[in-house]
Amino acid sequence: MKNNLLIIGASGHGKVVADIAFKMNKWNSIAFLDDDQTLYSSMGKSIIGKSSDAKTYINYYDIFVGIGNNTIREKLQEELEALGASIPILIHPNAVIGDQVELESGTVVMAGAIINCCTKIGKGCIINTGTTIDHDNSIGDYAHISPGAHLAGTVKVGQRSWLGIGSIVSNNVKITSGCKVGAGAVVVKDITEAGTYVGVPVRRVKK
Ligand SMILES: CC(=O)SCCNC(=O)CCNC(=O)[C@H](O)C(C)(C)COP(=O)(O)OP(=O)(O)OC[C@H]1O[C@@H](n2cnc3c(N)ncnc32)[C@H](O)[C@@H]1OP(=O)(O)O
Repeated sequence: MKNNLLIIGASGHGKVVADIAFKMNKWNSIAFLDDDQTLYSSMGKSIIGKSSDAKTYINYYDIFVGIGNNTIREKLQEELEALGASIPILIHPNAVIGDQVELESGTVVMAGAIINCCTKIGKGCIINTGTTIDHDNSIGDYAHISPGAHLAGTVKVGQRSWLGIGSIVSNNVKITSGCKVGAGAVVVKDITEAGTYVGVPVRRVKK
């Protein structure tokens, strides 16, 4: 761990990430990188370069990718890992994390989220505001569980899948990689093919 934190992405998601990092009170300073060169600060914190500048900071900063798009977040985090960057896990002080929960680098757990015991969360995941993820879940790398989603026990979510705001997944259901599950959707059976799924219960609307 380094004394300073650099967040790639200074817009909506990056700002929430910065707020959480600030509340964790672990870093002497927090700054951003962002590709919008018209911006100089965000959340009162300086923007000190573009995303491609990250390599010049790896000796002095922990680096966290604060970008909501799962594919872009994966690409940037994999590049940082290849450079040997120190990539933290961010957990809001008002999140509840159960016993024997495993979280990997680059994952953020936001305010009000509850992750129950024996769940594994991969790299670069977003566990967004007020989600509940119950016991024995497995959440793949670079997945995003949007605000207010509820996952029952022993749910499996594949890599890069995005569960929309307020979605619900019944116990023992597996959702394969590369899925989008719409806002308010209810998943009661396994989803075995990638695609976009909406409704109650879900149906596939796009491949
Ligand atoms: C802090 C944050 O902000 S985190 C981000 C939280 N944001 C979310 O959770 C957004 C979730 N996104 C959605 O629900 C989107 O609508 C998606 C991803 C499911 C689909 O988006 P798109 O690929 O653009 O699909 P599109 O809008 O063309 O919709 C396809 C069809 O599904 C329907 N549809 C889309 N979303 C939903 C939904 N949530 N529930 C029911 N039907 C839906 C559309 O009406 C459309 O139907 P039609 O073909 O009969 O007109």
